Amino acid sequence: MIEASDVRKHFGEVKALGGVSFTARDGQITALLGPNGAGKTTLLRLLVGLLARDHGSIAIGGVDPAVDPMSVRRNIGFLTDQFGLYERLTTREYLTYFGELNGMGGAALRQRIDEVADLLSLDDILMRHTKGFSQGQRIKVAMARTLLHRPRHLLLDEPSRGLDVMSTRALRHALTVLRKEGCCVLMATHVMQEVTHLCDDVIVIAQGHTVAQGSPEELCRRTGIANLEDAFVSLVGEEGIAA
Ligand SMILES: Nc1ncnc2c1ncn2[C@@H]1O[C@H](COP(=O)(O)OP(=O)(O)OP(=O)(O)O)[C@@H](O)[C@H]1O
Repeated sequence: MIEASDVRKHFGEVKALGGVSFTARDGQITALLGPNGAGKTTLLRLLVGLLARDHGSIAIGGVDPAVDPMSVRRNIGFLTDQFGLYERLTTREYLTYFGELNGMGGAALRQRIDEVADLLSLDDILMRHTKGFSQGQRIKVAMARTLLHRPRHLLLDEPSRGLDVMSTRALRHALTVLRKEGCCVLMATHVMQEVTHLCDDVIVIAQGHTVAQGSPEELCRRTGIANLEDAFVSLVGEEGIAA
């Protein structure tokens, strides 16, 4: 479970987060929805302990990343917009390297690489050097690295950007498998179709504040609007007026 309460963060004069609170549950895919600049990436970076918060509390599986960052890192997979591929390595070599960094090795690691390659349809790029990979290929390799050590918590920053239809389906299938295994998935996205079809719960943030949390159906009911995209615009608009 991922819990945040009144989390705030400033960058100098810029208020990136002014008070974000939510709970993302195990065995659920939770969407983090918000306009550009709402604070989604900042929130994810605070949750994984890459940034220090100014105020509030955070617990990842009950552990505060500011208190025990190593324990939190062992239990999370974080997909950022910085893929950090090593171009001289093949995909398999790259995944082997990261698996070994996570204490994996031998036949178990080889088997796990085969599993994630299968889950994300990586077979055609597994033996290729990552140099020159397309955006979609790069994100799939980064996603494989994120899943390799079977993290209990997955934090994904726009995981489907740049993916073609088949790769998007492979990613969605992978996420539903992880949900079934009890993983807690928190995913920043702008793709409403993805939220409607995949996500159990939605956190809406605008201007650094939590505006609403609920299932896609609940958000539609609450706003009296049948379509999630229009409900989202209505919720974000209300915050804009309130701010
Ligand atoms: N290192 C930084 N220094 C200064 N301002 C920052 C920094 N990082 C983020 N911000 C600001 O904090 C606010 C939130 O940014 P953030 O990247 O978290 O938004 P986002 O919701 O992820 O946006 P997008 O949907 O465009 O990716 C923005 O106003 C951004 O300019």
